[in-house]
Amino acid sequence: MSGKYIEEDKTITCSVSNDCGGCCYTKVPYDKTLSLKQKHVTELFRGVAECEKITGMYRPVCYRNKVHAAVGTNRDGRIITGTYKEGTHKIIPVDGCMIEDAQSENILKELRRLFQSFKYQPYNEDTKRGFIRHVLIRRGFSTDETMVVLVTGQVQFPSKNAFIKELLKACPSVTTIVQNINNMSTSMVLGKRNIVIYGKGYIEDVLCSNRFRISPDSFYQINVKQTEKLYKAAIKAAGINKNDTVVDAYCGIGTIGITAAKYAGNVIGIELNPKAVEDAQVNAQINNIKNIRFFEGDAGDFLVEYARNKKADVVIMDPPRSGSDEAFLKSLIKIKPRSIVYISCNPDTQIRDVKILEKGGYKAEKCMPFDLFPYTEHIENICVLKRGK
Ligand SMILES: C[S@@+](CC[C@H](N)C(=O)[O-])C[C@H]1O[C@@H](n2cnc3c(N)ncnc32)[C@H](O)[C@@H]1O
Repeated sequence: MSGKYIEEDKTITCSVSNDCGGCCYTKVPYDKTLSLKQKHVTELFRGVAECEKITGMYRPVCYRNKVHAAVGTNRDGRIITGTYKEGTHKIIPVDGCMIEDAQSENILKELRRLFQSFKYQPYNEDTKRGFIRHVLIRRGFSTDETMVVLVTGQVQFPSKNAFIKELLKACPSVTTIVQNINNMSTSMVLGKRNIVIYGKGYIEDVLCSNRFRISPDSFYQINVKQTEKLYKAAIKAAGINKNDTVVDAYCGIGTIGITAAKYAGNVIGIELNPKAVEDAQVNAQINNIKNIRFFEGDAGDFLVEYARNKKADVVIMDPPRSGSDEAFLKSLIKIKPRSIVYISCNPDTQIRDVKILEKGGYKAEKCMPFDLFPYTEHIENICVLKRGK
């Protein structure tokens, strides 16, 4: 194990943290990390909105339900898995991580052993030779389902059936295995093609009492315990009424919209990733939610069209780290929803967008930071905006 958790002050130590770049707050007591995050959001939003106390975790370790590892070899030719040293393609071996799920760590250990014994060579991007490139493990903590995605540089999978048999024998908790083909020169982990080689090709998890299907390429929040608190706070702050039309923009697999649907008249979800939209549609069915519709496309393009002749009472938006864009924000101002709940994993782009909404007649009432990513520099933040009278 590369790290240690000290119960007294909830500090973690990690021997690879300098090279891995994942956790910037090792050797810092957890409460102190929360104060630093709180300070960052408070200062960013100074003069714009009051910042509530950050919501931290009780036991802030092993929270990641998704583990990604690049595959390589060390000097002795032994298989290693780990993260890329920042800005390079040099793999820093990681044999255990304090913020990742322990069962996933064990599966990675078994995979290293099996890659070695099946003589699978790591894929080399330059020579286009070798086989195995990355491993992605996703777990449904509530359902105990586990998906292993093996990213390979070629379709041909030597000794596939024997490998699957050995993996399932060593790790009976694995419920599905997907081969993803990625032979492109890219920093993206996943390629475009998935081949389901065992099980159903997706996992399910329960979040806010609803069941969600999660495919290999779909976004799903990595810290479920904290996400439940985040969604609850966001939906409460939205102040949704029974006749309201709610837009869930950048909706992923529909988690927020489906959770909010029971309070609303109808919900519209919009998402760019077609696989996530497919999941969202299935998720509405699984949970017997009838008052929600999902659309595939760019949220900005969608809202430009929507603003021509349709209204929304509440808009919940949760864009990627880069934030939203002008087309979306301008149309949002035109639609005039009563409240906008802006969820973001990057408060620096969020404040930029919030200032544009303020110019368009909204007032940012408050911020609510949540620690979804303990010990890392990242912060999730809700900003609640109401339309001026
Ligand atoms: C931070 S995730 C939030 C997903 C979801 N709200 C949740 O909590 O699980 C952002 C989502 O926006 C999607 N996305 C990225 N760019 C987009 C765009 N231009 N238009 C619509 N959706 C986009 C991503 O595919 C991803 O599913």
